[in-house]
Amino acid sequence: MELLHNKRRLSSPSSAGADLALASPSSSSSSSSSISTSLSSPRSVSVSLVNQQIQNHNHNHNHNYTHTHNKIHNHPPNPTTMGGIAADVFASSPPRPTNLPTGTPTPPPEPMSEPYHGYSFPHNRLKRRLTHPNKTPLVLVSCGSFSPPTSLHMSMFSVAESYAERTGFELVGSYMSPCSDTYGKSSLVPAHHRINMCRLAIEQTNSNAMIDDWETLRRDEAGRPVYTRTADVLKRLDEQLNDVLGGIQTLDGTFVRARVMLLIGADLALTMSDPKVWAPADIDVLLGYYGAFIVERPALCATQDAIQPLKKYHGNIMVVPSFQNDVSSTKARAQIRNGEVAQDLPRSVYDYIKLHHLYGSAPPKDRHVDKNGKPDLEMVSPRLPVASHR
Ligand SMILES: Nc1ncnc2c1ncn2[C@@H]1O[C@H](COP(=O)(O)OP(=O)(O)OP(=O)(O)O)[C@@H](O)[C@H]1O
Ligand SMILES: NC(=O)c1ccc[n+]([C@@H]2O[C@H](COP(=O)(O)O)[C@@H](O)[C@H]2O)c1
Repeated sequence: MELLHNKRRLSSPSSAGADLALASPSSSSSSSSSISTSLSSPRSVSVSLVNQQIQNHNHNHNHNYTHTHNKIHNHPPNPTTMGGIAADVFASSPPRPTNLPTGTPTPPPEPMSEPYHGYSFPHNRLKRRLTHPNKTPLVLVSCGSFSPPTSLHMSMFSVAESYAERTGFELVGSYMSPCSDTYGKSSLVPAHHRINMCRLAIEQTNSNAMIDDWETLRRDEAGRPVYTRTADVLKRLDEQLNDVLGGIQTLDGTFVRARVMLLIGADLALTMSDPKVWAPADIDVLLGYYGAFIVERPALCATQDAIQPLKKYHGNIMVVPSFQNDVSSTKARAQIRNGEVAQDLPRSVYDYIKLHHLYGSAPPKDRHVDKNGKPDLEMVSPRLPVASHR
């Protein structure tokens, strides 16, 4: 497995030099006047240069690696590759980091006792066909507590989308993946409430995001809910989108794999260099293999502090500027507890909270240790240092 995985990495195209890009969210999609920066060096690169590099790269590789729909369906996924991901999977994707990560990826999650009654992978708002030539289909995945979902959770998708329009990507799908109730964050209300609130937030903000409730439904053999690490969430989504559904059709009728990337705030990125919160092998999968759109969150952390420790993955990281805001679920919960109107929530979410009397009292402290009294990354929840970044 390790050898094969290395082979896949080695066969990935090497970096064409796209540095970590930083552009203004206020610019329209056609604007290329924004400044982008490389975190690995003080020099600046323009967005248009980065885009050009990405496009050239795509152009050079698209013909070699696309495949027909029939091919995808006539051949089962190659069982010798990680999670069904083929060796040339990212051949038409933006450049890979120059310094390839060395960690061993974790295997995909154990199959859950499927099928869950009523569960099916959501793809109703997935754009199955690209509308622009020479673009790489992009699917953004936001994993979070969403307890409750705020207006900023929703605008993360829109700022990332306008950012992506100025790159070699075309956004074809956005997912919210609420974490399981077993994530040891005491502020979590039961998953069905969080999912209902996400649904309302999507409706209210006319978002195209889809909710994948798979994380909240996963159970072990004894039927107990289990925590799913984010790397496993992305691997499964990748498999569903590209192996089960067959990828995304390009303008010339061929099918290519969608590039799956994580959508997170800078505060969460800041925790990624902490091995007590994230297994380094998972970070290799998340940032070395998939990549991330990291939305600035200046009220909680300096972007540089979050990104600098992750610089070996810089070719796979897009820093999306955001506006100054102090919006957080924590603040909304405190406002509700104090009987104030939580302005940063979509109105329908606020009404839902009131109707169901959620967040009325202060939650107990977050669980920091497992039942044996020791912190454990592999078990139900990797909460400990995540809570401490506030
Ligand atoms: N205002 C914001 N700006 C940028 N990213 C955000 C913002 N709010 C949430 N996020 C990001 O959304 C993802 C899910 O966040 P989460 O559901 O934990 O919300 P939160 O506001 O950080 O929650 P809490 O306050 O309960 O810790 C994380 O990657 C987080 O960084
Ligand atoms: N090791 C991991 O996979 C890991 C660690 C910390 C957070 N997360 C995920 O990040 C998301 C956001 O977490 P917070 O709500 O703590 O900001 C959640 O979906 C959580 O599952 C994953």
